[in-house]
This record gives sequence, C-alpha cells and structure tokens, in this order.
Amino acid sequence: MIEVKGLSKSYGQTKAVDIVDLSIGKGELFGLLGPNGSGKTTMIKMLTGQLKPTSGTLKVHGINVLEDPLRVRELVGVIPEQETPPSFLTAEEYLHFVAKIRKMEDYEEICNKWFEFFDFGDQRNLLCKDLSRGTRQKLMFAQAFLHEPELAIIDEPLINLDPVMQRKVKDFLQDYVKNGGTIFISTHILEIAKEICTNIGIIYRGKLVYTGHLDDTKLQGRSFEGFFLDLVSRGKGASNDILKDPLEEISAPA
Ligand SMILES: Nc1ncnc2c1ncn2[C@@H]1O[C@H](COP(=O)(O)OP(=O)(O)OP(=O)(O)O)[C@@H](O)[C@H]1O
Repeated sequence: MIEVKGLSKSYGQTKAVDIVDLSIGKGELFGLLGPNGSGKTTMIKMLTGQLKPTSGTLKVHGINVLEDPLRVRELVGVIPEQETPPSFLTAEEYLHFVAKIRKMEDYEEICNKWFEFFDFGDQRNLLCKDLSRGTRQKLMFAQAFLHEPELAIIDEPLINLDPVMQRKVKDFLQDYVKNGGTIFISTHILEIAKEICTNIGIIYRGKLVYTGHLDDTKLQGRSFEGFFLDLVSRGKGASNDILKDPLEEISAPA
C-alpha cells in the first residue's frame, strides 16, 4: 500500500528525512514514532503529495505520488498536522462539502452516522470556529474516513480527544484494518502505538531506526517507553551509524 525507497528531504543543512526505505502492506495499522523534530510530519507531507522530496521514490496504492499527487489525494483519507476545518462553514456544511469533493452520493446518512459516532449531532449547525478543539478534531477525523478510503494517513489521531472518544477511535482504527483498510498514524503517545499498531517505525533525526512489531521478546524485559528512550539517548551526539541496529545497541551492556 505504501512503498518508499531512499526518501529524503533536506532544508538547507537539516536532513528532515534521511534516506528512508519503508514498506507498508494492506491491513497494517502502522505507527510512526519519534521525538519532536525527528521528521514525522515531513514524511506524512511527502506521502500525501503536499511536499516534494529532495530525492527518492514513493508509491501509494501503486501510484507514483510525484507523478500523480491528485489521484493519491482522491484515494487516501488524510488528517494533516494541526489542521482545522474552515471557520466559515458549519460542522454539517463542512462534512457535506467534503462528501461532494469526494464525489459521494447519498452522503447525508453517512454524515449523520459520524455525528452519532462522535456524539456531537447537536452541534452540527455551529460554525467550525465556534466548536471546541476536541470537536474540531472529531470533524477532521470524520472527513478523513467519510469516503471509507482504503488508506488513511493521520497525524496524531487522538490529540485533543477525551478518554471516552480515544477509546472509540482506537477501536474504530483497529476494526478498520481488520476489515481490510490500511492506516498510517504518527503519534507521540508510545503506549497508544504499542496498544493498537500492528507495526511501528521509529524515526530519529530523519533516519528510520526501527521498523517492525514490538512484541515482548524484542523489548527484552523493557517497557516500550524504556526501549524508546534508550534508543533516542544512545543516538544523541553520535553519528547516525550508531543507530543502524538499534536493538543490538540497546541490548549491548552500557
Ligand atoms: N519548512 C521548513 N523549513 C526548514 N526546516 C524545516 C521545515 N519543516 C520542517 N523542518 C525541520 O525538519 C525537521 C523535521 O521536522 P518535522 O516537522 O517533520 O518533525 P516532527 O517529527 O513532525 O516533529 P514534531 O513531533 O515536533 O511535530 C525539524 O528539524 C524541522 O525544524
């Protein structure tokens, strides 16, 4: 579903994404983790055709994103980082607007289901600017899944949501991939990634330093947080070569 080879993005001397290879198959719930400034948003912007890589290739749904970014955007559901719905539309107008762009028919019932799912139907006629931050996030989530995309790419899906809604969204995401969808999320919340993701990637200083499923064997008795912090702290001040095999690094005596 996603095939990335040698993907890089530089801003002057800063290598925001540094020669990343990544393959994500259908049915995966993939979580991209990394400290602040490690390259997560840059990766997502390139995958969704919002940003041109410095080098490398990337295919989504078998489509070359550089050659046909519009087709990729048609097929994929996206929630960009810190994006909010337009202030001048009501919540309902916004969902209807997205449904029309997605060329959906009979979308009113589907929109109603989303209002019901997130329990904010009573606010459907409020302007988006007057919705709470969490409700705006619910709306962004609904628009991404409105057309039931085979692939959804979401920057921080649970940000601003209360624990009840977080649980609902986590269950929704897990069911979505069980039913054949594919989801790529980025998150700072390690435990969420460990709980719901089928596979994770850890990015540090633009390098993808770990990909795979994090089962207890690989954690070697550590908490996921301990694993992550070790990985990051051992890389600090060192050349990127030290991160070639983070599991080996971490399991080696300090
Ligand atoms: N437009 C830009 N111009 C210059 N540098 C940029 C630009 N966008 C991102 N960067 C740099 O690229 C690096 C990666 O940034 P990015 O936003 O991808 O990180 P991130 O992992 O999403 O961070 P966070 O978790 O804090 O959102 C950072 O050093 C950032 O300062």
